[in-house]
Amino acid sequence: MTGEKELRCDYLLALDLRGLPVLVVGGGAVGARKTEGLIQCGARVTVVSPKLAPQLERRVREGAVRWEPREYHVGEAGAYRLVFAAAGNPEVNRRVAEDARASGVWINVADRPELGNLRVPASFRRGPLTVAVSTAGGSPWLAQAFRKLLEEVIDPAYGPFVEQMVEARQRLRAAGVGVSERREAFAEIWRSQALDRWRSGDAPGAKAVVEAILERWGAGDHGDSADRIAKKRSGHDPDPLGD
Ligand SMILES: C[C@@]1(CC(=O)O)c2cc3[nH]c(cc4nc(cc5[nH]c(cc(n2)[C@H]1CCC(=O)O)[C@@](C)(CC(=O)O)[C@@H]5CCC(=O)O)C(CC(=O)O)=C4CCC(=O)O)c(CCC(=O)O)c3CC(=O)O
Ligand SMILES: NC(=O)C1=CN([C@@H]2O[C@H](COP(=O)(O)OP(=O)(O)OC[C@H]3O[C@@H](n4cnc5c(N)ncnc54)[C@H](O)[C@@H]3O)[C@@H](O)[C@H]2O)C=CC1
Repeated sequence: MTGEKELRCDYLLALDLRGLPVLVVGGGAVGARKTEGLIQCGARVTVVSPKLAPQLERRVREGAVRWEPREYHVGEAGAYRLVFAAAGNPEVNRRVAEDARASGVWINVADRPELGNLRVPASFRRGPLTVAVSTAGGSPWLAQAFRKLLEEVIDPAYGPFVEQMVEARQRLRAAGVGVSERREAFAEIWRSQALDRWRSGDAPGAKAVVEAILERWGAGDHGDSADRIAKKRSGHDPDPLGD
């Protein structure tokens, strides 16, 4: 013991897990929660567990996850890229963690986080936006409380609004609008009535507000898709007399 306070510092990354082989050991409530988040992001999940929580049974029936109805085999964690140890038995979780670490595989340990090298933040989504909260293992309950608080502030109307922001960026770039002008355009959309229109259920109104801004920045729609604008700029206009 050094007497110094342990450094708690989570470096939050955004992982693209599509197609990645991931192992979840233990299919109880905790394993089910982790598995659900992984499936939603397109990971190829294998659950090794003698028993399954009901929500996981449903996912197995749907074919969303592979289930090996048995106990964990020593060494098998090394065959995956990412491993979650969520068995009810601490001895098993410790073994899984050792195997993963020996093979340089990223490992999350549900009951003894310090045996692993990654933690799962509390999170929620609004379209392509993910909001995540971590307390570096210090207070999972507080992470959950902050997630709930932020879910109220960043309400569901942000879903389509974020989609609009993404499309606006694509169109501005395709129209050749430079980065400093793009910043201004985004700030205009941010300050506009678009979000309030989504909140009041006025989708056509929200679209019209953003359309007017893009028009002024030279990225108006005119029935053109971003794809066609890009082709135009590269000299491959399929319809040169179109406008
Ligand atoms: C270190 C970490 C490792 C990891 O699992 O990645 C970990 C560890 C442990 N959690 C424990 C308990 C609880 N965990 C929750 C909830 C969540 N736990 C999550 C993450 C993490 N939990 C990682 C740190 C994240 C961070 O610090 O920010 C969330 C955010 C994400 C998720 O799991 O998907 C999800 C909320 C999701 C949401 O709702 O948004 C609740 C709340 C409840 O159940 O009501 C409780 C009870 C209250 C309490 O204890 O706080 C115990 C003791 C177990 C025991 O004693 O049996 C340990 C072990 C230990 O700390 O030693
Ligand atoms: N990280 C977190 O957010 C939290 C962690 N925990 C901890 O997570 C662990 C799991 O919690 P729960 O899902 O609620 O427990 P649970 O008892 O509901 O589920 C445990 C699962 O592990 C399986 N299992 C047991 N031995 C196994 C083996 N040898 N190989 C493979 N699977 C095996 C069981 O069949 C069962 O499906 C506990 O150690 C608990 O202390 C608890 C709450 C929150």
